[in-house]
Amino acid sequence: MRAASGETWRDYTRHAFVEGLSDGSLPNAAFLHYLRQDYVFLTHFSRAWALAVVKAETHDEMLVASSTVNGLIHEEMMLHVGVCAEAGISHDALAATPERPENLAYTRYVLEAGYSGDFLTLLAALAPCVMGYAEIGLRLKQAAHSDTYQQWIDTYAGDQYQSYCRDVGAMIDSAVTRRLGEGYDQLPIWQSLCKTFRTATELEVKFWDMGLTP
Ligand SMILES: Cc1ncc(C[n+]2csc(CCO)c2C)c(N)n1
Repeated sequence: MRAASGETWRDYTRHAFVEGLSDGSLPNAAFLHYLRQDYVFLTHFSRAWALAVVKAETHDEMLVASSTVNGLIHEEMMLHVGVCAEAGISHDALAATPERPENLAYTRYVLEAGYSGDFLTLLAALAPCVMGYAEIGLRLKQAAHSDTYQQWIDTYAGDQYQSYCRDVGAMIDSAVTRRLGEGYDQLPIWQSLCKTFRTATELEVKFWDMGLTP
């Protein structure tokens, strides 16, 4: 799916916002604005992963999807609450953040994939977010020449997140072969799944663009 998304994947993982996290040149106001929008984003993303629990067919699929819901609500969102609190933004203020249209477009696109589509369509819409941040985190860990955004980088480069991503990847692989068989990439549905993945990747690019304009 990543190979089929072409240049879009690079636009996402090498975005100017990401390079600003890497060299520390990203203004703090842009980072806090991004975190506030991301808190709202994660609220909807938790709902989308909860839909994955509903649409799962095996215990393993349910385990991965429900752990994600748990991790999102108990860890990733709380990380945003903590960083914002240190910057003087209360939890109430964070929750009241007005949602930017780019944010709304992305999350509702993913939720719509979950409401109308099957499990694989939903996973194709969810995958760029999970995998992209793992790739970005790892690259920045090796390349970063500033520690300004070290905590953010460490979260996604850390063993816990990297190993979680491997579990999601293995679950997606087996979900695909379970439903479509070994020759999955010869089927028309595969093109449609790749298109969903690519659109979600484009929406990640727009999310970074939005992050640069507080
Ligand atoms: C815009 C945006 N895209 C991706 C992530 C990363 N992310 C979102 S949900 C999740 C856990 C599993 O799906 C992770 C790592 C983010 N925070 N914000």
